[in-house]
Amino acid sequence: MTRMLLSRETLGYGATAVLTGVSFALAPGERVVLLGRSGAGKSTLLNAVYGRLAAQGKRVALVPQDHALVPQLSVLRNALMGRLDDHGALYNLTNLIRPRQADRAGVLAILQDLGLAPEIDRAVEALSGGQKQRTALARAFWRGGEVLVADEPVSAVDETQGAALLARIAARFDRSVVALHDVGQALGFATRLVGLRGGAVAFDAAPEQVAPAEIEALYA
Ligand SMILES: Nc1ncnc2c1ncn2[C@@H]1O[C@H](COP(=O)(O)OP(=O)(O)OP(=O)(O)O)[C@@H](O)[C@H]1O
Repeated sequence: MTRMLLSRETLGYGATAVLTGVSFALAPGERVVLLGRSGAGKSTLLNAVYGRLAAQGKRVALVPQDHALVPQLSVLRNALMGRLDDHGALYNLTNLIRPRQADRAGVLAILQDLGLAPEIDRAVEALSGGQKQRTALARAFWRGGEVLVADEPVSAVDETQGAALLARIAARFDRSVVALHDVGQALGFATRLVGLRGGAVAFDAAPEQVAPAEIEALYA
């Protein structure tokens, strides 16, 4: 049985509730897309789901909305940070100073998959927005695990590239929970859509069970 991650909970900040009555579970093979206008609570729900999965001991890869990259460091070194908690401090320190060949080769294969291989040794601060976003995805892919939690992970790339990246996500992670603002991309990727509106979950169902009008109402 799939364990509930959230059960009729209120999520928010301090005394301010953002979402109330939220229940959420994540079954094997599910790709959940969160939809809703800006400020609806997508990041809030993602953060709560991430926290609960981690508390259950699941290996979760995270792509935060602001990417949380170290600008002065190279794409390679930022990607390597996806596995910092697999190793001790000495390994991490020496690997950041002089990355081990096997780790470099592993990251390079991921960067090739993401069309970012030529940038491997460039500092992140010198990259375009889309390249930075793909670096954050590379760090998540290098981390790997059962679940990806990602906040607008393809917002800075064009539609075609975004669809290709979402296909890579689907291939690499058994389960994912992703906030997207492009409804077309969401429909192409999701096995389940969660719509947020008015401080609550407006729908949580397979895409074919959600009427276009219900999706439009999220943004009205
Ligand atoms: N750290 C925080 N402290 C207090 N309030 C916050 C914090 N983060 C978000 N909020 C508030 O919570 C509400 C939901 O924000 P959230 O970031 O979850 O929305 P979102 O749907 O992800 O929006 P966007 O699409 O713009 O990223 C907003 O009103 C926001 O101002």
